[in-house]
Amino acid sequence: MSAKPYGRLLTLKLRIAPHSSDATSTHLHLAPVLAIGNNGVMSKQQFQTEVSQLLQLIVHSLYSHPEIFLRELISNSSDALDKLRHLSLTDDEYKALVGNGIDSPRIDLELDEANKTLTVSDTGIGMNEEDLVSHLGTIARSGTKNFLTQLSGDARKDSNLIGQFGVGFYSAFMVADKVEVFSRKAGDDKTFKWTSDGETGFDIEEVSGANARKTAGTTILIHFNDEGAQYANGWRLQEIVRKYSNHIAFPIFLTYDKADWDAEKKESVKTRTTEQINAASAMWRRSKSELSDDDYKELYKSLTGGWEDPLFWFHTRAEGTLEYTTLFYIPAKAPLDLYQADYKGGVKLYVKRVFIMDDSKDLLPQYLRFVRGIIDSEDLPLNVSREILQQNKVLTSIKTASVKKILSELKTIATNDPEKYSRFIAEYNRPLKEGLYGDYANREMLLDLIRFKSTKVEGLTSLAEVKERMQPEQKALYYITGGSESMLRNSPLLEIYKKKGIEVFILDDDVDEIVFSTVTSYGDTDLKAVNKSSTSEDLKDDSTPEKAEELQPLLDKIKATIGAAVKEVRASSRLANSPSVIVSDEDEPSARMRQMMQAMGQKNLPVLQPTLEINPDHEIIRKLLADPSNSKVEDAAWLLFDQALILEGVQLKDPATFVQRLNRVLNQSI
Ligand SMILES: Nc1ncnc2c1ncn2[C@@H]1O[C@H](COP(=O)(O)OP(=O)(O)OP(=O)(O)O)[C@@H](O)[C@H]1O
Repeated sequence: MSAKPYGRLLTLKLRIAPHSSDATSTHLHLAPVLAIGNNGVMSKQQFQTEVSQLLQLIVHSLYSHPEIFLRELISNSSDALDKLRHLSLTDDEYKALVGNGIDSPRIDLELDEANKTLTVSDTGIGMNEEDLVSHLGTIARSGTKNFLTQLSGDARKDSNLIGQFGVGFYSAFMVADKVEVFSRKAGDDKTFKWTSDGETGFDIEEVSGANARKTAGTTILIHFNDEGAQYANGWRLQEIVRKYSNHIAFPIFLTYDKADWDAEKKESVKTRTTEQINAASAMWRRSKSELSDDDYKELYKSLTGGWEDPLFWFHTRAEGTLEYTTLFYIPAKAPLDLYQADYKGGVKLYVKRVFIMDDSKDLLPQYLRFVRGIIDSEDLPLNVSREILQQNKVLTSIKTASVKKILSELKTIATNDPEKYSRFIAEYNRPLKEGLYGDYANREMLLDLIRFKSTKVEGLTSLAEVKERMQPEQKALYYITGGSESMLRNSPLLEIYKKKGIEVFILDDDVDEIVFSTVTSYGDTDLKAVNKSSTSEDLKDDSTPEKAEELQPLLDKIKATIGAAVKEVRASSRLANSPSVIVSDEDEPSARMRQMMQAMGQKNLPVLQPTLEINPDHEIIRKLLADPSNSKVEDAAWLLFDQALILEGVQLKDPATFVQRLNRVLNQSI
């Protein structure tokens, strides 16, 4: 299969995600002690409008799962630890700071039951004053902004939507009436404090002495509100951490007043205790048999920050020339921002359990950007850089094998569990189609996985099924593109196929024409667009040459009337009920596609010059043949052409003249 030439004309507007993060990883520590003091100038700042909006939503609509605040803060800490670990492995400046400004990687929860406060501390990358303003005062991701505009005010629906996003840091305001963030950026010696009540704005000041952090990292001090008071409880916190953050790769310690039964005193005594409360295991490195569905679901939730279960997952351990583990999840719902340029999702790369980066572009092809999960390799160097990764043979092999694995697992599900597969297709059919455009190696597999509307079935069908249903004399598989479903279903181009009982795929997705113009066969069967001029060759019968000859003088007249607006006027073998239709050449975009390309700002498009086909059996044409007087042919020629353009979804250049002509002909016939 080869790409057809007009692919070159198209700037494919399928989104290309950029790559989110700076790379990431971790380093070493102990929780800082805090007391409040102020030695700097306090600056008062307003939240960006979107932040205020998000806060409103969080506080007023998200009561169903307030406990997730802890998962969100722990996940931010884990990211911050990942980032610092990566820098301290790859950057000499940071390497030198280990033990001297950078502490061992850990997350500490410290509970003060009496004062109803909780601190969440990490020894991660930390934030300076500027970072605090931009990270905790604005929302940079346009996906989140876009999401906010979709909010309906229906609390239930909105909280489902936001569940796909993860509410992040701001979720702390579900349970707090005041949040203080103390942070020191790795490599800096200043600690800044960010304070907010989650209403309109925040204060920032530099702090020193007992308030300053001894090492890099961030401490978040939560003052629980009435709603949050239930979390000022050591057991409850342990329960939440085990539920959501058990498999975070770093140890999480809880310091609290542990109640133990004192047998001697015959009473319960409280002792200030610090203990590790998560497994901190890289769960994906354990064998499948040791893991329950709940383990997989829990890891998924902590990876993605949502609370919906995944649709399914594939866990593989490869041994042999290359050793690696992959754990891929398919989210139940396609993220709302999947088609946004700043979509942040994808797969995380680990090397020997150490986080390296989360850059889906280098780990999986773009069209699989909805896949979440982990690739953990034994063979890559720990200090591998993004640039090296792009050309790294080990990673290329892992990537190739992973794509094959994901696609073949999907195929198994399609065969064994069609109901589940249809839920997958409802969300991800379109990204799979994007794959046809770039992933030539897996094209046949993708063609098997994609589902299509067709003229013969309700719902969706597969290429294999349509191939099964081919008519004995049918020469190829056919599809129609370039408009809405109802427009395509009623297109004159389908008339002959309906008459002959040939099934045609209805491709009404806006990417379809671009993508399928590059796909010319499925297995050993040709795949053809019905609006291409050559396709009608398949439909010709014995009477076609005769009819064409009879029609020729009329065709010449029509061509002479319309002139350069059409490339050619010829007898059609694809029409049954309509008098005319326009088609384009193999290497040209259809008239409607051309209009879309123009709307996208595509420059230097060749002039539209379709071929006009005339139905020799249509009554209008028979009458014109019987009385080919010039005055009638002129109006008829234009009306035949204009109506064909309209049915193709093309806007007429000169609708006023079209209407005048129509009225003239109407007038003559009344
Ligand atoms: N503990 C932390 N250490 C360092 N930076 C942090 C910490 N917590 C938050 N940040 C910074 O603040 C930013 C905003 O955090 P927030 O939780 O709102 O969103 P996010 O983590 O980027 O996205 P999401 O939660 O939707 O996945 C983070 O991207 C990070 O740069």
